[in-house]
Amino acid sequence: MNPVVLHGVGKRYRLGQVDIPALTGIDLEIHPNRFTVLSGPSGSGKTTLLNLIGGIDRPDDGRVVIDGQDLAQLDDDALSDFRARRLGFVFQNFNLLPVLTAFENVEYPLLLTGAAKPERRRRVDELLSAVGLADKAASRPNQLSGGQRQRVAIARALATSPRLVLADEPTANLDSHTGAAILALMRQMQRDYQASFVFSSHDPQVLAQADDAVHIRDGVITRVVRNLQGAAA
Ligand SMILES: Nc1ncnc2c1ncn2[C@@H]1O[C@H](COP(=O)(O)OP(=O)(O)OP(=O)(O)O)[C@@H](O)[C@H]1O
Repeated sequence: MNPVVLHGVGKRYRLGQVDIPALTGIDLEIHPNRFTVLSGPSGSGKTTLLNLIGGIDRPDDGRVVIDGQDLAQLDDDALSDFRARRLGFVFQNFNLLPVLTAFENVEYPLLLTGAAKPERRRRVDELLSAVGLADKAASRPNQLSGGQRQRVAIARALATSPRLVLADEPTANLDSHTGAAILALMRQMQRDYQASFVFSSHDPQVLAQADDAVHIRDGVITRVVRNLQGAAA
């Protein structure tokens, strides 16, 4: 099953008396277990599209079907629950909770979904090791570098074993060396954890790692290119 299916999706923002179209007539299928990049210039609609896929916002037109679930059929509480259980998010500003340690930040989504303590400990230990931060479990975000914070965020995104991880400009606040390391880690985690990753980015480094690229301009999809890595799975 394709993790993301969009039919005729449109979104407008109201500014005073005028409607600004942010996305128009979006038809898109994102294939499973791939690294898909939403690429386009600033203001083209990447973040808006990612927010609709992630159920953070709702479309004005069309249907958004994630992991087989039509999001329009969920009320706000059910949508929050769906997000917590079935999706992982990585943000450009990391969005870690500053008062929690790295361990607790990764544990947090597991608390929300009611996982038992031994299961939480096992999962958090495994993920912190996988992102190379086993020795930083007790550190708070302000004791970590930007790259380390993003590693914690990646571990947190995978905590509930989502099939779909959404990342909004995940390298935007990192220098290019750290950004490359974070991308390589995401690539590895995508393969190891058999998740589909969807990024918004205008960073050429991100595009270079993509399996599939969706090009957006002025709120419409101009081109979808698949299999950028040649014989990718
Ligand atoms: N909350 C909002 N209110 C009004 N207009 C908005 C809002 N959010 C986005 N827009 C407009 O919608 C369009 C798409 O914005 P969006 O943020 O999705 O683009 P983007 O491709 O992610 O840009 P960037 O790369 O700069 O983040 C732009 O014209 C933007 O000005």
